[in-house]
Formats: sequence, structure tokens, C-alpha cells
Amino acid sequence: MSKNTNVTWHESSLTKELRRKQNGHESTVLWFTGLSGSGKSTIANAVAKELYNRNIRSYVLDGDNIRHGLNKDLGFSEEDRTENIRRIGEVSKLFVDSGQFVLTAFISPFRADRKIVRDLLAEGEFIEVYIKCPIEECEVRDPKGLYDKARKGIIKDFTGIDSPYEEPEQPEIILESNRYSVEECVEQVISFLTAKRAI
Ligand SMILES: Nc1ncnc2c1ncn2[C@@H]1O[C@H](COP(=O)(O)OS(=O)(=O)O)[C@@H](OP(=O)(O)O)[C@H]1O
Ligand SMILES: Nc1ncnc2c1ncn2[C@@H]1O[C@H](COP(=O)(O)OP(=O)(O)O)[C@@H](O)[C@H]1O
Repeated sequence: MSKNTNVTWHESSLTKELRRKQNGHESTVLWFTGLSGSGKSTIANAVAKELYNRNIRSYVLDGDNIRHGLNKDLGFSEEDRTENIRRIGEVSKLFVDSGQFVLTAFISPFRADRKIVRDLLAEGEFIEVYIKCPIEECEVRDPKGLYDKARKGIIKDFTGIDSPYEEPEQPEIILESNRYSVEECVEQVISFLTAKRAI
């Protein structure tokens, strides 16, 4: 619901297409989703590094980092997670407009929220990357000790424990991070972008 009534959209003569042409590549969102510890940050940053090595402009938006700044007013209730993803969807759209790839690493547990972001973008601009990893494996990895705290009841509403995660139904890419190495997962993403002629 918008509170703004007296605002007018200002068109820019520098279009998304011109910015893409200058950069020499497409711009899309690579929307990484998955449980905590599934590998979203690790793989998103590794893909960004590979893109950088190929002179392709990209930027990573990471849940933990964004919650230190832009979204530090949000917690982990359903409403706050939805608002978190809504804002990141809008920011992602700006990155796409600027002619860059944006890699987002948010649990984004709700299908409806991810669909809202998909619908915000043009056809083909939203690439959903599902990091599929069994919760048992995420719990063994537990890179931040959060599963341990959640099991002990120190953290409430923890995704996969006492807060739901809705698996993507038709993601563009599935990365099984318990079966393939980080390098193999990166290769899978790069192959997808190459086949799409996005890079
Ligand atoms: N209750 C609860 N549930 C899930 N995660 C929690 C929680 N509390 C803190 N954390 C830490 O916050 C990171 C997830 O933030 P996100 O912005 O990605 O979450 S969400 O998309 O809004 O659901 C998540 O980061 P990742 O482990 O990288 O996924 C955790 O470090
Ligand atoms: N194939 C893999 N892909 C991604 N991460 C992996 C893989 N195998 C092991 N890991 C480890 O799993 C952990 C994933 O943590 P992280 O990237 O922070 O996940 P998330 O951002 O989803 O919470 C890291 O410690 C990483 O080294």
C-alpha cells in the first residue's frame, strides 16, 4: 500500500538497454534461496568472483549484511521476512536497471514473496537458484552455531526448525550443495548464463 499520492515517475534518457550495451552483457537477478547454512553466501560470492574475472559487473546482496543496515529494523516474524524480501526485490530491480547482475543471498522462505519479486521484473530477469541441501547437512555445517541455539530454544522462529521453508517449485537452477563442490555449483550457474547468452 503506497502512502504517496503526489509523486510522479521521472523517465531517464539513459535506459537499461543503453547501460547493458555499455557493459557488454545482460543484467539479471540471480536469486539464491535455501536454508541457513545451505551455501547461499558461499556460492553467490564465488559466482560474483568468477563474473568479476570475466569483466562482468555484479553485486552481492547478503541477508546477514543487509540486516546490519538497510533492513536493521526487521526481525524474523513472517511479516518482517516478507518486508525484507519486498525491499530486496525493489533494490534488485534497481541493480538490473543499472545494467549489472545482482546476486541475492536470502533464505526467502516464502513462495509468495519470491513470486512477488519475480513479477516485479521483466521476463527472464529473475533467475531463481535453489540451493538444495538437506537440513541434516546444514545442521552439521552450522557455520554460525545458529542451529545449535535454535535446538536449545535460545533462538525462536528459526527456519527449518520452528519456522517454515517453502521449496521452490520451478526454479531455473537447482544446486545440490551436499553433492557438488562450490566450484561445480559455480560452473553450473556460469553454464546457465552462457546458454542464455546473458554473459
Ligand atoms: N530466526 C532465524 N531464522 C533464520 N535465520 C536467522 C534467524 N535469526 C538469525 N538468522 C540469521 O539471519 C540470516 C537470514 O536472514 P535473511 O534475511 O536471509 O532471512 S529471510 O529471507 O528474511 O527469511 C541467516 O543467515 P544465513 O545463515 O546466511 O541464511 C542467519 O544468520
Ligand atoms: N558445495 C558447497 N556449496 C556451498 N557451501 C558449502 C559447500 N560444501 C560445504 N560448504 C560449506 O557450507 C557452509 C555454507 O555457509 P553459507 O555460505 O554461510 O550458507 P548460507 O549463506 O546459506 O547460510 C560454508 O561453511 C561452506 O564452506
